[in-house]
Amino acid sequence: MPVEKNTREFDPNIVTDFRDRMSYSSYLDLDTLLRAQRPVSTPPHHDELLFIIQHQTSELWLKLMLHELRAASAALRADQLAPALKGIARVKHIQRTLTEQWSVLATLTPSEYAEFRGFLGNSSGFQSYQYRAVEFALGNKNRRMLSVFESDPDALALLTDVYEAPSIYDEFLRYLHRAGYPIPIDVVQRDVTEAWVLHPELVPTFVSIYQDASANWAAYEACEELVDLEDNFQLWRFRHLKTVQRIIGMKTGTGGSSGAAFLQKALELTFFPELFAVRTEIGS
Ligand code: HEM
Ligand SMILES: N[C@@H](CC(=O)c1ccccc1NC=O)C(=O)O
Repeated sequence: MPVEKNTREFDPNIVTDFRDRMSYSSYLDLDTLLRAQRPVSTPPHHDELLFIIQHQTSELWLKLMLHELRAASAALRADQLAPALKGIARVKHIQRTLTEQWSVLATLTPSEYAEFRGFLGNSSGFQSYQYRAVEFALGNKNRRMLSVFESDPDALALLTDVYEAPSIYDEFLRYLHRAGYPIPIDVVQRDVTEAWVLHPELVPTFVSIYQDASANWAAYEACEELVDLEDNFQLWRFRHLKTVQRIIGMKTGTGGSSGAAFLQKALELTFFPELFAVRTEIGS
């Protein structure tokens, strides 16, 4: 094929007959995936597809985040810190993608959203069971959140599993305990369904790790990875809040909350408070 036609040669061995072969779309079940965008607005509003795809892609990434967090927790439980850190590194990249993705939705103007918001009824991201599962997996347990899923047994089952399991922070603290670090026994044996709250007696343990990083490199590196994870999570929350403010202002939410004010309060939540408290104690 002459190059001046600006056309690529079709290599002779390129496979074209997929009657008895696995193809791209059959492997990925694209028919199911691409049939799953079903706008509800009538007449159909152009921008509803953006809204749906933004959420669906977020849910896919949340699914992978959960998968990786589960594996990272299992690795910690087996004293395998390196694979756990590799998993956390992947989660951090997913978080960056999710946070970056807000800029696409921010192109939705208040007037465009107002044209189909009424069709959303009481549905809300508040009812994202995968998002809640990620929060639980990171240690922000809250039994009240389970009530939202009473009419969805599969979601409730998934979320209850994560609710009853130790968080990644529980697993990390247990790992440190086994590695000989001073971790109080009541921390190791705590009721893991309770939300984690600051345990001041853990701060000196982290101070000693940070003050002699080279002697405690594995623990030190893991602490910093967890700090990144929390930092990234907060950046996502912040971008959500800012997107919500520019699109619906101070309107109450479809899920029944006060809206932006409710989301603002989430910015005060923390997963690993001791890893931030340690900052105050380092140096002079
Ligand atoms: C036009 C865009 C959006 C608006 C106006 C919006 C608005 C809101 C509001 C007002 C809430 C509070 C709950 C309520 O009463 O409804 C909320 C919660 C939530 N939204 Fe959105 N949202 C938007 C996009 C998204 C997207 C793209 C996601 C991605 C999955 C998302 C995920 C969530 C989650 C997980 C919560 C619960 C947060 C928490 O419990 O702290 N939202 N949203
Ligand atoms: N809570 C939003 C509605 C909303 O954003 C939403 C609706 C259905 C499914 C996901 C959503 N995303 C985040 O809350 C609102 O009050 O406008």
